[in-house]
Amino acid sequence: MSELVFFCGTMDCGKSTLALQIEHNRSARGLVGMIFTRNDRAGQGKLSSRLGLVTDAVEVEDGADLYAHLVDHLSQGRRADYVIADEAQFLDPEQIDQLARVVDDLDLDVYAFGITTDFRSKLFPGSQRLVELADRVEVLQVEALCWCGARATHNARTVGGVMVVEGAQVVVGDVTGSTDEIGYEVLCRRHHRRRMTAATARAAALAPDVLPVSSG
Ligand SMILES: Nc1ncnc2c1ncn2[C@@H]1O[C@H](COP(=O)(O)OP(=O)(O)O)[C@@H](O)[C@H]1O
Ligand SMILES: Cc1cn([C@H]2C[C@H](O)[C@@H](COP(=O)(O)O)O2)c(=O)[nH]c1=O
Repeated sequence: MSELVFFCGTMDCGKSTLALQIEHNRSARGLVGMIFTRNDRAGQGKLSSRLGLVTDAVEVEDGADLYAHLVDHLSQGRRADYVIADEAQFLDPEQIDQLARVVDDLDLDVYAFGITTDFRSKLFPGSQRLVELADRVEVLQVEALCWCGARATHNARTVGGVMVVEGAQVVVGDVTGSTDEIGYEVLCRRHHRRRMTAATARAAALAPDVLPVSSG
């Protein structure tokens, strides 16, 4: 029985690496995957991991019909034994419905990978639809960590290291950007709620009023 599986987690927890591993293991056994992505940091039509691996993929455009794409592909006599969709949070809810139809009507496994929530800890529409439709939702086992050492569960957007809560939902970026640009940092819920990033925690620790006061 084919499945729609949603592999989710914070940024930088290894989702794209797992997508590439699934692709590698299946292609090593002669299976052929249809790989979709959208807005990967490595550029259009790429699925990349921070471990340095990258593969070509079909860039999903606005309004693209993923079910129709698969039907066209198969009708031309070309193969697709399974489907991978990375950066699935950026897909429209309709495109997630199309992926579910690929599972049900074309009998192909679909593995979707994405972050569930945005920098304001609100669900991305595509991720919401995946949670609603997936046969299985798997939270990745490799924990990204907050600066405090706790498991990171939330994605913060930063400017100059300071967490921001205003802006567009979609801004492509990384967790290792230069400090004066828009970047991201993964945090535990406690520090996301307090808007306390590594930089602001460091600054607070160095502030004179928290230095030890001499008794003399
Ligand atoms: N230099 C490194 N050595 C070992 N592991 C690394 C290194 N750089 C990144 N990683 C691993 O790669 C993970 C990020 O993988 P990636 O697939 O790009 O994440 P995601 O797609 O979830 O954003 C990190 O959590 C870490 O485990
Ligand atoms: C939190 C958040 C993230 N993004 C972007 C930033 C990255 O380009 C991707 C996540 O990629 P990763 O492989 O999981 O690291 O999403 C965004 O556009 N908006 C957000 O709120």
